[in-house]
Amino acid sequence: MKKLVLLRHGESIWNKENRFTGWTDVDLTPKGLKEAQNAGRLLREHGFIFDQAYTSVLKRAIRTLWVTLDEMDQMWIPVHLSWRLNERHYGALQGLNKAETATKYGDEQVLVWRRSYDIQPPALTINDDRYPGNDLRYKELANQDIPLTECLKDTVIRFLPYWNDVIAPQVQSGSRVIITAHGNSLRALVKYLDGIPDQEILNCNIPTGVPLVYELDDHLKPIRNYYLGNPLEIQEAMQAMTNQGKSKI
Ligand SMILES: O=C(O)[C@@H](CO)OP(=O)(O)O
Repeated sequence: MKKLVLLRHGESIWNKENRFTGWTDVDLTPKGLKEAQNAGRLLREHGFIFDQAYTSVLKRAIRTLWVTLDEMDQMWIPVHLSWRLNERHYGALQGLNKAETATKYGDEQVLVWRRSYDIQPPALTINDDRYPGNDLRYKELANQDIPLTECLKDTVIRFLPYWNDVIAPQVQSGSRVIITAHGNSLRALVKYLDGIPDQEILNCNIPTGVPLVYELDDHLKPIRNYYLGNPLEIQEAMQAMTNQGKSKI
């Protein structure tokens, strides 16, 4: 049996301000740092040891990984960064407040933009300051790989090659792996691992800073998965995420 740990970054400044974030490189809040420490503590207390770590090129995920590994005294393990683990690109919604957007366009529309599988939010143009093609960290990317917007399906399509070619072979060969990434890029992986149908992924919300442990068989099919932490607090965090996109709670 193989174990894989997925960890969404701790609370970010834009999580706190309830703004669509996507590829915007915002940092953690003090609460987010605490969540990362807590994740590291839980993993240490449960005896987890990692051989390889994977994260995105966004500082909220990178810093969460650093703090988690620091807490576990495992900062020396190899850390691999890839844009393919980035958050889903939120297009022209990036920077907008989610509740204000719901007041303007309706809760239903915001739910579609946030959680539908294959409907993209409105796109950026390449002249927009938020266009990732002007950011040095993406200079090696082909133009067609630089998103102007993404739905979850697009995120699955760009995440899976990295999973299949890089991470899965490591897990298969016995490496103990932690992936620190984002709400929607992890939903993309969870959808794939658990074979969740397109219509049902809408109900999947991954809370910040809570380790999600997957036990996998030799073919990397999930046997079971579970969060480390207080079940009540995890439920409340999931409900709070759902409420972020509502005009009134
Ligand atoms: O804004 C974002 O990039 C994501 C994650 O924080 O939000 P949501 O949960 O609305 O998809």
